[in-house]
Amino acid sequence: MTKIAVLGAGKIGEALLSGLLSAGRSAADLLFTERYPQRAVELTETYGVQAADVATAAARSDVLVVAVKPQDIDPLLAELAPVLGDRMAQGGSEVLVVSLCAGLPTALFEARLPEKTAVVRVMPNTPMLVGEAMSVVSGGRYATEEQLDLVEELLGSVGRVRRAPETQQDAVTALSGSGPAYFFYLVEAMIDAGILVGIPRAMAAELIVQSAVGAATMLRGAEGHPVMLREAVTSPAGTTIAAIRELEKHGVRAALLDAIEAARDRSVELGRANDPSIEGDRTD
Ligand SMILES: NC(=O)C1=CN([C@@H]2O[C@H](COP(=O)(O)OP(=O)(O)OC[C@H]3O[C@@H](n4cnc5c(N)ncnc54)[C@H](O)[C@@H]3O)[C@@H](O)[C@H]2O)C=CC1
Ligand SMILES: O=C(O)[C@@H]1CCC=N1
Repeated sequence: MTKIAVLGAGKIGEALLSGLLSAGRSAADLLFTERYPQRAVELTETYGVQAADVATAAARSDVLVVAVKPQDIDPLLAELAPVLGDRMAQGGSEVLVVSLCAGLPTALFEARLPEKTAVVRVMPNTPMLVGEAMSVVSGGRYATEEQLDLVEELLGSVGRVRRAPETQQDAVTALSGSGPAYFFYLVEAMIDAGILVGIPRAMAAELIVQSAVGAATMLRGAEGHPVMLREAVTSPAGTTIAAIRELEKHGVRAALLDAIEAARDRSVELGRANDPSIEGDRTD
């Protein structure tokens, strides 16, 4: 079985570990590194996966999944590069580096790690925790077809996967990487609206969450026809159109367009901030 180490077990790192375990992978085939010892103890207690240092993780794993914040990438790569160099010098098998980091191009990893290190960039999302991730995969310069297949297989066990050119990854990050947050935000606001119109919070939450689950299930079946589904809810002179008029008046559609464009731009900026060839543009 492929041995996988997650470097940086925060929210998305934990979601990946949890998702892979739920999908039937053995804890013995997984490792993680974590900067905060207390966090490492909690994760081992919860999942039975062992924590390791970077050197051990790199020596024992076939796939290294980088899941630190883009702002924390420098020290991690500085630690990883010599370890991978030693592994290569000792004739060890090739390691595959999979980055989940928003904005960071595969070229950044290739420049900082030993020559010809295979790198795959992935943008997943947190529904990985429940086996419903949307992940988009792009190969770096040295990633082979077999390595891309392997990454697709790993992520396919925790949700859906698509392949895309790396040039689309900043847009993908804005759409599906951050996407769950937009839905959570909407649900939060709709529950508040329930309070406003006199429904107790717990009941408002139940009504809205079940409506979200039902709507998502219908959307999946409709394969990209949200307009038809919305029209079916919108009766002439009814309640829904009264609400839609307010949404349009308040520019919700335009706000979403701007929001997703801003997220795309921020992803580009995170990549630039970590590009050593660009001076004076660090954005932390
Ligand atoms: N949270 C999300 O929904 C998504 C996050 N991502 C990407 O995943 C990456 C991680 O994001 P989160 O999990 O949200 O952040 P986080 O802050 O929850 O997790 C990062 C973890 O890495 C650890 N860490 C930092 N430097 C380390 C080092 N040198 N060695 C070992 N551990 C180290 C931190 O202690 C922390 O637990 C980011 O690059 C983000 O862009 C991608 C898709 C979705
Ligand atoms: O907010 C972020 O930067 C990360 C990347 C995609 C989702 N969360």
